[in-house]
Amino acid sequence: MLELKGLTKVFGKEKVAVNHLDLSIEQGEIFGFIGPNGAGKTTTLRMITGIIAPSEGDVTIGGKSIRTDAIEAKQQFTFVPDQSQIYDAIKGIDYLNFIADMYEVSSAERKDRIERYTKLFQIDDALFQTVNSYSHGMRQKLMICGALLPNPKLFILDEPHVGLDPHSNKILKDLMREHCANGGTVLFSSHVLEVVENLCDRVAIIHKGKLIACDTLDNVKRHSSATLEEIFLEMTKDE
Ligand SMILES: Nc1ncnc2c1ncn2[C@@H]1O[C@H](COP(=O)(O)OP(=O)(O)OP(=O)(O)O)[C@@H](O)[C@H]1O
Repeated sequence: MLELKGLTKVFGKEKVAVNHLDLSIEQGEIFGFIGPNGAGKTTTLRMITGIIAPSEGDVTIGGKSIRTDAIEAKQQFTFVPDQSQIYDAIKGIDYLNFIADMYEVSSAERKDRIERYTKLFQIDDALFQTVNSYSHGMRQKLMICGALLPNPKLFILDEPHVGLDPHSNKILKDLMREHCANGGTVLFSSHVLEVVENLCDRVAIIHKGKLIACDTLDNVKRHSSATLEEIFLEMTKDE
């Protein structure tokens, strides 16, 4: 579903944020991308989604290159960034309808899905208010609802669990599982190791821009009695 080949980002002359990343994510997987602050997670997700161009390497989504077949590649995923990027003066409902228009979601499907997702995340009552009256968490939930609306083949989220209350986190986890059970694929980054541990089929650990582990959780933990947190801290500690 998603392939990264030699993906590299150098900022300025010498800041290597992401260093020759090779990764393959299969359809139906929930894939967790973990690493300490500054490891390169957001930069990688921004290259995958075509927001910034790689310095080297490529990303293919469903076989389509984000560099050379950008439109076909972008039609296959939606992205929830780590910070709200919704225009403040728009109403919640108008934002969702805009997304549904862009992805050509039929009227019947959009009505059902908007109702279902916004009720689950308890923002249905706020849909006719402008986004500038939303809390941080409400904006994040609106972006998540928008990203689920087109039922994307690949659902990508950057640190989605930060800023969500426990109820909303549970809903999001359930929706991620449901998405994969229905043939979709989920990729998300996180610091919250507990979330990764309970949710993901496979994890990749990135440190200083390099991939230092990529496997099922069982395999990452196979040769150790340590918790994922202890393994993570050991792998990413500074020499
Ligand atoms: N636009 C930029 N210009 C220069 N350096 C950048 C830029 N964006 C990111 N970096 C650097 O690249 C490295 C990776 O940053 P990135 O935001 O990808 O990390 P991250 O793993 O998402 O971190 P966090 O968990 O703290 O959000 C950091 O050292 C950061 O300072």
